[in-house]
Amino acid sequence: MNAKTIEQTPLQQQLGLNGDSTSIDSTSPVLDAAAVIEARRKRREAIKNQYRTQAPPLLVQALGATSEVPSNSLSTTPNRSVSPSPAPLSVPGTPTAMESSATHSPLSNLTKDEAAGSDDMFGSPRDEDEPSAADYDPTADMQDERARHDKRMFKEDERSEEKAGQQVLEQTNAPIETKKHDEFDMFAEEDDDMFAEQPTQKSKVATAARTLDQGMMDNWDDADGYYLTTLREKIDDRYEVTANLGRGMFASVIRAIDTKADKPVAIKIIRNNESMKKAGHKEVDILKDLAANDPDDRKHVVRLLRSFEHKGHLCMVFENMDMNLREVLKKFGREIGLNLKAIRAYSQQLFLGLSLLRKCQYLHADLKPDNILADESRMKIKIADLGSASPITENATAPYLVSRFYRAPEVILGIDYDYGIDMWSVGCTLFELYTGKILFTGRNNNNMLKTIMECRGKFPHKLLRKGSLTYEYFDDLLNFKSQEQDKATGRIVTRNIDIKAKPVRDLRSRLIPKDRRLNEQDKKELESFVDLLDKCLDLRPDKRITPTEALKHPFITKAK
Ligand SMILES: Nc1ncnc2c1ncn2[C@@H]1O[C@H](COP(=O)(O)OP(=O)(O)OP(=O)(O)O)[C@@H](O)[C@H]1O
Repeated sequence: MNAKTIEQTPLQQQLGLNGDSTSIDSTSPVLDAAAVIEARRKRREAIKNQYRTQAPPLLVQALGATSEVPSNSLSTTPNRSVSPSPAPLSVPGTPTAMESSATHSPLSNLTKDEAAGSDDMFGSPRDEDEPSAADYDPTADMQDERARHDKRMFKEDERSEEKAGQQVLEQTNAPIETKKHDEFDMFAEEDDDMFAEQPTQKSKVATAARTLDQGMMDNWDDADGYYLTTLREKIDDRYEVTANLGRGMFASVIRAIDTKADKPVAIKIIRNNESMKKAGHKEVDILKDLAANDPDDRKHVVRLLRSFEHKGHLCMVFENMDMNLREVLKKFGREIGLNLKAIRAYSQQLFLGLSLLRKCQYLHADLKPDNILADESRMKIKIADLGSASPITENATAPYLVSRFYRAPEVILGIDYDYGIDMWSVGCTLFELYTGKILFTGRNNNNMLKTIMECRGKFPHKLLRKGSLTYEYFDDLLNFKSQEQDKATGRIVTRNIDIKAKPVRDLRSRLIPKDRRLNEQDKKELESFVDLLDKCLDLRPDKRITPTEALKHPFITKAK
């Protein structure tokens, strides 16, 4: 980074970030910052080890894995230096500027910093039992869940052939900078699926489909209908491919240089599949409408620049962002989360995004760290992936809507839902960004309700009675029927569980462990954050805080 005076916007000051985005482009300062963070993390880890009990964490025991988290190395970081310098920030209602140091690296200041004496040196002992947010792969998880749901709904209908084809094969033409999904998904649903195919049957179907698909395949698509990009390929005579950013369920995303505008863009290339293309067109329409209602681009929803068709694929050209918030967490807050200043800025931007969605009467229906993108400075975030979004009028019962860990209870229970489902997801996301741990990690909808009640208390009976699916999970007296795996037989059994009125793992204790040393000011701020999350995660959808109310919450407005 150049040793020059750097001007900071109020938000930059508040975050303690410098305004020089070029510092991220040059390799050595990034690595220096990474080395410092890594050294701090190791130091913290060593101190924590001294206080750990001998027994390994429950999750680790359950997985038969070691408690050590692999170190997070920036050396594996894809080169993202093609991104443009971020535009100056202008966030309405930005909290007052805070003391900061322009000499701090932008990256290190997302991390909780024990040197500042404010944030957590020692996680709660209970934290050790909670799955790390950085390691979660929601796409794989959701694919599993949707496949099981489809199976349940449609059994052996015509979709089975298509799905079988989707199970096949790795892409052979290995592109650069591909994000890998973990092969082993520790959070996959394991016990709710009484209709699931046996693995042997599954592999038979897949083998048959592979033979068929390969014969029918166009040479620019893989067997799953993903477009196979090659480096430096020019798409639409305009976009030169520079990197492959990864694959989701509906699309692959590449980075390219727009040779006409001479700037990087991200292009989402929808899979070659009619229903996905249709969903892609719906996403385009929604993004256009949102942009039309936010002409000055102040509401933190990712901008669609244009769309076109290429070799049978719908392509959506987006403004280029740097990485999603799960990746941010992986790099700067693995296991410990991001600092409260970053959380405050991100909260505010998310609420602005939600206020736009609400104004335009859309539900996002898939908010989670993976679908929130940060720019290179990590100061500006945008809500992305409107692929599950829909007008509020299309809110039919859909118990598998929203990625499971971020799914509001009313969705699971079959209660009429509305904008509150996105606020619930934001509540889960903010908890995760602050702690580095996932808030609710149910294996399935039944287990989600259990973990939600352990943290948020019993559901009011009045609410439960509104649910069309309530009696799948509760008996006639509204006692919870927990589905659990019998240790001896391995079979799924249903047990009536007496849920305590008082939560056994409430939000406050998970956010402010007893042994945490905080000064009065920090304690106040953290209390305020707890209060905000409490309101985002109200079990009663109609009582949940709205985006406009959240923007006025003291956690947002009363920064120290
Ligand atoms: N505008 C962008 N700039 C940079 N990266 C992006 C952009 N859009 C998407 N990505 C990257 O691609 C990933 C997948 O994008 P997106 O969620 O829109 O696709 P998807 O197919 O709907 O994924 P999923 O099925 O997992 O929800 C994002 O998490 C992000 O890492």
